Amino acid sequence: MMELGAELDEKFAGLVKNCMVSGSIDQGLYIKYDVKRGLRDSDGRGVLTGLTEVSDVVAMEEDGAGIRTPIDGKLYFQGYDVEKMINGNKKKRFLFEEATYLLLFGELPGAEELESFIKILGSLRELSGHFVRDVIMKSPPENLMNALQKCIVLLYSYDENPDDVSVPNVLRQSLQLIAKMPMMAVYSYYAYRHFQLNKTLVVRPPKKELSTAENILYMLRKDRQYTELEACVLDIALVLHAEHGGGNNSTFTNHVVTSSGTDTYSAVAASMASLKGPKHGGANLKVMQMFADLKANCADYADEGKLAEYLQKILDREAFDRAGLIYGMGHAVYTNSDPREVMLKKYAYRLAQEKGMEEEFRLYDTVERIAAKLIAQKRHLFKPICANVDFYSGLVYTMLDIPMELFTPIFAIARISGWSAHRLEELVNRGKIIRPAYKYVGVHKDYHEISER
Ligand SMILES: CC(=O)SCCNC(=O)CCNC(=O)[C@H](O)C(C)(C)COP(=O)(O)OP(=O)(O)OC[C@H]1O[C@@H](n2cnc3c(N)ncnc32)[C@H](O)[C@@H]1OP(=O)(O)O
Ligand SMILES: O=C([O-])CC(=O)C(=O)O
Repeated sequence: MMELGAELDEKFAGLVKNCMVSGSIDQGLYIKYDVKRGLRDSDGRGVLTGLTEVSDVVAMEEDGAGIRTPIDGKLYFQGYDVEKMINGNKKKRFLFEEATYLLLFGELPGAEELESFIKILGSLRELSGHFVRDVIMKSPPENLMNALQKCIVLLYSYDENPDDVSVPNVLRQSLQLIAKMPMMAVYSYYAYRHFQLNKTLVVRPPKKELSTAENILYMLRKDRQYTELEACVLDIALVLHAEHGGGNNSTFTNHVVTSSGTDTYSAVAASMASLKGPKHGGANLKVMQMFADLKANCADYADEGKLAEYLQKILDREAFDRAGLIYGMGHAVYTNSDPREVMLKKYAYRLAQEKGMEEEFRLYDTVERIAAKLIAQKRHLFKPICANVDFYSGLVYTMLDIPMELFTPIFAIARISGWSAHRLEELVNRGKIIRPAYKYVGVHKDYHEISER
């Protein structure tokens, strides 16, 4: 269906060449016109494009003289240190709903506020039979980010007031999305397995009284069973993925798209498109694929020398997907460490001990150590390089028996809370349409009639 016609096939190589030549910009011009590539300053710092109170991502310390020193990363949601929220949860409550409340409404909820918020989310955890049949079950793609994006875009048709961008309406839509995304993701996974792989179709309604993390495991597992530790680790992973400042690619996308005045479903679908990318949320899937490739192609991965050779080949674009990237490593902001990775790594270790996967954990740990050194040697780095949140998340999900198709969708199930908070912040502040400038560096040409070309 997607093949080109025979005539275009013949011409295609030439068209690709024209495309490459026409699209290529002299790299020196970026320096000449002081264009911040990737909206990044020449010292690697992000260009300031907005103000937010939703969260703070801290990676450097600045002294009185403006000298910046790399520090261990810190992440704050509405001013609260996320690590302290997680470690301070002595009663072992599920925290994702609480973190979502905090992100949306700016303060930690009291017991009654939290209870009523959880009830609201529970009551919204439903999808009509028509939606499941007509949207989720139709042409389920292998990449579930596209499946989930399709569901989000089509929820527009099931909303009686889809285009109203007033704060009450957008908050209603956001809560609906937060509540429904786990169902849409798990059902899409089963639809894909059933229609593409001929496996059993399971469509299990969630339980209103369960947390988001518990419901994901409950809907996903054939026997509906999970341990307290499994649900607790998934809940913590959701909290750690829920929000990451206004500048990360998918949230910034949301700000850009929201600023045009478009509807919630379109704005979230745009963020989904961004998050799917392998340099962003899609990296968690790439990490798993990279380790599978490593095991298949590295002669003896218990030997650190051989491991380093393989990783060097990745950096030289000679191995894996030839992109030159060791996935799960590096971060646009963090320097010494990504606090989410530090926490996930601890849980990965705990689960590995429980599930007899210590050897696998050790392999990850060794790759993390060697990769940081090799990347620093290979690239011109402005700052220390560390593993990011995507490095251990896939390993954690694997140990929770979550299939890899759902890795990035789980990121989205969490990040919808942050996207919603930022969309609301953009709307509350009646932001101006985001419209940066691009300098034209071509030449102006005379037009010629077709017979004269
Ligand atoms: C939830 C998240 O989005 S976390 C990030 C998930 N993404 C990944 O794990 C993919 C691998 N990592 C990367 O591609 C990068 O580290 C990014 C996209 C996260 C950040 O990229 P940048 O902001 O360009 O990072 P930074 O400025 O520190 O990079 C400096 C150089 O090191 C390179 N580099 C950074 N990380 C890596 C890596 N993991 N492997 C190879 N090279 C890397 C960059 O490509 C850049 O090279 P360039 O100057 O030739 O363009
Ligand atoms: O902040 C970033 O650039 C990417 C990231 O870690 C996230 O979105 O969680």
